[in-house]
Amino acid sequence: MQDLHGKTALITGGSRGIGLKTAQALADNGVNIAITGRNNESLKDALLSLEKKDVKAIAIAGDVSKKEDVQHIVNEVLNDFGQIDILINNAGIMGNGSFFDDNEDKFREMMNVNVFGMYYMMKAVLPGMQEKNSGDVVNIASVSGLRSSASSALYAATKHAVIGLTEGVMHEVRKNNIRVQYLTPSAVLTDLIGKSDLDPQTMTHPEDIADIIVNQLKINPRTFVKNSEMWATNPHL
Ligand SMILES: NC(=O)C1=CN([C@@H]2O[C@H](COP(=O)(O)OP(=O)(O)OC[C@H]3O[C@@H](n4cnc5c(N)ncnc54)[C@H](O)[C@@H]3O)[C@@H](O)[C@H]2O)C=CC1
Ligand SMILES: CC(=O)C(C)=O
Repeated sequence: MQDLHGKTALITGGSRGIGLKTAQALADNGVNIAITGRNNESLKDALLSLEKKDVKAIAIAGDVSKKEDVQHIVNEVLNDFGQIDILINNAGIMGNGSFFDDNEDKFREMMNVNVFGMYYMMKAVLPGMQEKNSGDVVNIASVSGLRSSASSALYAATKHAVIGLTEGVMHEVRKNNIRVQYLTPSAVLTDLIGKSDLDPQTMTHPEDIADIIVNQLKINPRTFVKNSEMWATNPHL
């Protein structure tokens, strides 16, 4: 296992949910943290929780679907920390409904955030990792990237794209000792899901995803888990 102390992580969508729990878990392991999100107020609260830990933490507001925001975010992190060792592409949005609904704008928005956000981030961060011949990228896909359903065609299309994008980039930068992996969680108890009929105790919690990410980052850099699918143990109870 490698020690993560002193590394720097950039986590998109770090103001709440899976992103915030991952930022907190990495900070508990001595990783300096940069979080991004769209909302300044929730970023402030998230930053306060990170500043209580024994690491350096910053928050930068921005929209990952805008190329110029992404370049600004990455420049800020590099100015403050000098390098980015870990990139967690987590920011995402979801919309469900029938394929026949009036949903073209929503589909474009989901493609822009879920797919182009990740594309811009990797374009901006990977050259620095290639230069230092090391780095980790964790892309949050979804079980909806593996299978689709009658009400999730559009969201699932974005997450299938995330997996295709991730696998291709992974193959391209393996030779640079950069580990690019994706996760496919099922229902996780966060605001993204909203009100759900599922019993919270039968769902994955965001801190469970954070544990998986931290443990996979700790694996000796010569090896990596290319993708992992996480299920709740008793989803129908
Ligand atoms: N909650 C769930 O059941 C599952 C979630 N996922 C994925 O996990 C990731 C995180 O989801 P949750 O924590 O559940 O969601 P959440 O809604 O709790 O948090 C999403 C975060 O992304 C940020 N964000 C959204 N659009 C953005 C944009 N344009 N620019 C910058 N930041 C933006 C939000 O500000 C927030 O910080 C998403 O990619 C989601 O698709 C995957 C499988 C299951
Ligand atoms: C939100 C999501 O990606 C699920 C439930 O798979």
